[in-house]
Amino acid sequence: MKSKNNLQELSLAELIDKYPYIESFLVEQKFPLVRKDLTILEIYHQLSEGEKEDIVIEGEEFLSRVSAYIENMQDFLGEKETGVELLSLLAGNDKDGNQEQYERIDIKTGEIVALLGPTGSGKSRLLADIEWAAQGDSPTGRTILINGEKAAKEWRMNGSKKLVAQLSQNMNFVMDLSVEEFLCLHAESRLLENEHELVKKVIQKANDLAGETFSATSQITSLSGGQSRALMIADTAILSSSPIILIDEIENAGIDREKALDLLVGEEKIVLMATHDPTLALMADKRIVINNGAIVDFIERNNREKDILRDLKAVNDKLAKLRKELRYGKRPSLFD
Ligand SMILES: Nc1ncnc2c1ncn2[C@@H]1O[C@H](COP(=O)(O)OP(=O)(O)OP(=O)(O)O)[C@@H](O)[C@H]1O
Repeated sequence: MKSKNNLQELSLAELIDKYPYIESFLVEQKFPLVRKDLTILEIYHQLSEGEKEDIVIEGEEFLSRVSAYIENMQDFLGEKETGVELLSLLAGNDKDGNQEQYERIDIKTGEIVALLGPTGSGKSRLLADIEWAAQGDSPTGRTILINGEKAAKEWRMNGSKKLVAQLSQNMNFVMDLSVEEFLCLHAESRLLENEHELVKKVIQKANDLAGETFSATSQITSLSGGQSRALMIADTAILSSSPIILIDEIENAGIDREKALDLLVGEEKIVLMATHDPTLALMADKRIVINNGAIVDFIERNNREKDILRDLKAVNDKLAKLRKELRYGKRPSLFD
């Protein structure tokens, strides 16, 4: 619960600034909002007996109600300190039922981890284990720990407080909405304050990632695969409150993958991505290698690999330039 002392010290103006939704709550409680420079208790003590009766709930008790209301709203909005600092995987079994050869893998906030392995080896399955916060109850038998403990029920059950945001390979919109309407719906559901600014930012960032630009009024059903994906990446990075981001293949989308990853890890989050792409794999701090359904290695990126990444980026830049030239009907200047 919000500490009562803390609420006691804040003036009404400060309180509303910090928790904007409290204003309508106070109005509903018939609490007069005239002196915003005073604290709730100070205002309460200045009320006439009649006004106090209107409010029904008494001073101290009223503060507890305010505190509980803020608590519930933060929970609902997913604003509360998510407090996820550590994601741990405990061994399960491979596709043949053999025990995986590690005890526990720890991933800290701010880390990017790439999942690598041949097609069908179990990368998406591992992402699904994390999304479901598996407790030995998935085909792999793995257990997921959050901050060293089994995931609390609320992570598994509560739709508004999502542990993970997932970006998957196939994304098809079915709603008949414009880009702006769609994003506003998302922002509104999170009761974000500066909704219009954020929506504008999502559209701008998504256009940064996609090749052909689209506008706020474009219908989401008319976006191309790459544009849809760019929109969902920007939406996840800017509007989502989930502490863990799971990405299943950015590479097939025809979008700027490096920018996408930079955008996603801008916030203090844990990012796990399944990939077959060497550049993305080397952009990760750590790599989980999967084979026959089992995690067979957990590797930290070394300095030599950072150098290789730099070379790869130079090659990718050349390829991007070549792609652009060909896309716009120009003769390649690559080797001029
Ligand atoms: N440890 C396991 N035990 C049993 N089944 C598993 C295990 N790991 C993965 N599988 C199953 O194997 C199949 C292929 O796995 P998955 O789709 O995760 O592969 P992938 O590595 O993501 O492939 P791709 O690279 O093609 O996307 C799925 O049906 C998955 O449920």
